[in-house]
Amino acid sequence: MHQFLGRLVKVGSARSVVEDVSWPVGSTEMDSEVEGILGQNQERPPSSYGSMRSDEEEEEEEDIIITRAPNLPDKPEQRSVHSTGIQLQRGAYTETVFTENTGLPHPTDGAFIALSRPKEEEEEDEEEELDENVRINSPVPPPPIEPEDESNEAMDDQQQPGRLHSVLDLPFIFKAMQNALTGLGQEFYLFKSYLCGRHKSIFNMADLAESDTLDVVDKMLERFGKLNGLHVAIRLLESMKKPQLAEELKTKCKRAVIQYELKCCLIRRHNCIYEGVPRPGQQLYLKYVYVQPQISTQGNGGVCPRHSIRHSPPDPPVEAPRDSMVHGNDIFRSADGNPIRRVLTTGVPGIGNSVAVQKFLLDWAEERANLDLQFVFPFPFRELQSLRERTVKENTAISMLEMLHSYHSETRTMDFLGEADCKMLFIMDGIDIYKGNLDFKNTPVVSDVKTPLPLDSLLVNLIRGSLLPNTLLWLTGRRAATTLIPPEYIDRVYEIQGYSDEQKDEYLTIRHSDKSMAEKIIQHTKKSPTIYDLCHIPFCCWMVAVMYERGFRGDDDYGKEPPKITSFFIHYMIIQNNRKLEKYHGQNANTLKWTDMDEKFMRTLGSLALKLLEKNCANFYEDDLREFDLSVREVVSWSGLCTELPQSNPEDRRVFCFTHLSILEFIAAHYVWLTFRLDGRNVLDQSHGITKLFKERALVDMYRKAVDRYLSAPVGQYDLFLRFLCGFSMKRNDGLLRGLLVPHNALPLEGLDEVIKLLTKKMEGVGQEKAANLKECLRELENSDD
Ligand SMILES: Nc1ncnc2c1ncn2[C@@H]1O[C@H](COP(=O)(O)OP(=O)(O)OP(=O)(O)O)[C@@H](O)[C@H]1O
Repeated sequence: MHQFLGRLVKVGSARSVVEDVSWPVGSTEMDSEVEGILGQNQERPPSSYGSMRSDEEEEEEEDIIITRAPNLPDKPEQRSVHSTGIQLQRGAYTETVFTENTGLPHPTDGAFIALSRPKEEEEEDEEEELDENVRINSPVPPPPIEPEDESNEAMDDQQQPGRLHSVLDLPFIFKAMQNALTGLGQEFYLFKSYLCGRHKSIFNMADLAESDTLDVVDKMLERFGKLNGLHVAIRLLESMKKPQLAEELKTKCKRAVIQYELKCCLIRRHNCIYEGVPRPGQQLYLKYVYVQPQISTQGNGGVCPRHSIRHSPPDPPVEAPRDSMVHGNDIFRSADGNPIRRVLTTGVPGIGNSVAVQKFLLDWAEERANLDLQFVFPFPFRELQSLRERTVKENTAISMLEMLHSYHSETRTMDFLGEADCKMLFIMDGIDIYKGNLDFKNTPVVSDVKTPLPLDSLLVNLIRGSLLPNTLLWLTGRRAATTLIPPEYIDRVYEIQGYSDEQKDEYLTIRHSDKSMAEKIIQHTKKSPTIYDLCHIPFCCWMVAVMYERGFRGDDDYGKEPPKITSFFIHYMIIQNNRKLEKYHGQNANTLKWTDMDEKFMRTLGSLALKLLEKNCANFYEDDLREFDLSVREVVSWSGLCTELPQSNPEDRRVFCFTHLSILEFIAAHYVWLTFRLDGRNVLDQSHGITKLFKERALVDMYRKAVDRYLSAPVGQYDLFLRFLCGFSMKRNDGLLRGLLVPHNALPLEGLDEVIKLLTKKMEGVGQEKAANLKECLRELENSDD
């Protein structure tokens, strides 16, 4: 497991969200090692994006086909690239006979166009026919409705559930494509032959020989899907050297073209996930690991209230009521139909804010949800922070338009930006990363998207709604950081609650295609209620999935005993600190370096945790942080070990706690152990002056004090603490911290035999429960692989 940690700690390069996905072709030693875990049981994303084929070839042969397929099975999502999800029926026409007889799958859950026209109307103008007879049925979201009149449309677009803009719906695109093909005149046959040549698996000339423009458009939309069909038509017109027709079609369907480009880009960037600690080459398809977490409108902090040992833990967190849960795709939908413009999602570190954003983007881009949104643009705060650093360094300002163009080049031709009928969503993930000063009180109001502004002012104006007032906003972040935004600028707050027990099992089951392995991991994790409780945080579920799989693959005897808790918690602490260094202190993920500051921070946080444990408290306040000279930002926003609890009233003092009570117990034990390990000082010894000076600095003395506290504690607050304290002295665990908090050349710990004797002796004559815990303490000390 040590090796595993080495990898977790030292390697991995966080990938920029706006960077194009490119799959590494080479395989490093590390790749192959993790490949051992992942490669055997998961389909890895194809290497097509990094292949040697030219862009043109790829585009021609493998245009991303965006299909509308709302009711597809979730895991694995089986989608055929050729299943368009769009079906045309024109029963009375000769052209439709073909459509009906193609034998292509006609998914019932796709958008469905019924063109059933009475025979006597056949002679009528075809375009008018289309307008009158085309009906679109799309199960999610509710069917787009043809606006009755232009003036109503803008208002309706802001309501829930939404409707498609008329220029984005199928009849409009159908008609525009048909007009373009009609414009080809005699060269229409050439279009058909290009179509068959470029898309051999979908079209052949024999099928199209008799088809007219209506039929060809019908089939293209049916087989490619709406946006991709349009894209293919434009590409073919360009290839036929018909730039004017192509341009006209592009201009007419501008929104659809931009939407297509944006969706392709989002799918490329977001269909894979770098889980947990990102490592090069270790991405998986999101659909193979995603489990919808619980998201509540009435979150109370998102801290799991269960404790594996303490029946009445102090300051017990309140669980969110079951009926307050919403689906991740519905956060902009309100029951009363009132528009929700600004949404905030928050939660404890690792709870899945960024993954929720990724899933939302992918579902929109793949047309599974929120189809009424015309454009969805991610602006991760990680990128905004880099932009801020650059603009501050160069002393430059940036306008809203420039920012949009530089992150999303598709928007360069959006001359309708900011119009009331342009329903856009900006998603700004990870506000805790942003270090700017968002001064909502003093920032001047600016509403012109072309006015250059310092980034801080630009963001304030965007959130306030002075800039792009119709744009929906979704902000995410750790709760302590989100308090930067005044409540009046947030319409709805959601808290991600993480996984229920069923969801933990579901995650561990779907993540491993080897079902017997998944079952072994679930059973093994359940043997330690402490770890299983922590798995309500998806990040911890990921840790369990990776660590225990490695254990089972490496050792036949693995899993006979319950997992040890100390090594798991040490991994958690190290990973969180590494993430802090990378996310907030700007260190390179490949060369992370712990400094004296990290040691000082861990010690100070540990002394706060010990104080809380002694007072049997779980919550702490700003005064406590001041007493220990700690900052809210460092502890609550950045450490990954603590969180803020929501206040009932804005005037109430801010309340903080550890992400779980067991984390508090662990950090307290870590402080006691580290102080002894580095300074030979026993912080549990409260004797003073000369007596203390002459005390032997033996390991067993430190443990004796700890056992005494454990045995005399009235409410059992030292049970897990003692287990952790014992676990730290296990040789392997001691090794995990070398080079980080313990010097590489530190002498090995001496006196473990005496500690074992002490614990064994103390088991005599204490109650059954206490003895059982002491037995667990002894197990934590045993040097075994875990
Ligand atoms: N819904 C999910 N399905 C599967 N895995 C998830 C899910 N949510 C989170 N995870 C796992 O947890 C990890 C952390 O999630 P994410 O980065 O979204 O958390 P976060 O809330 O943004 O945390 P932080 O504030 O610490 O950055 C992911 O990399 C992934 O491995």
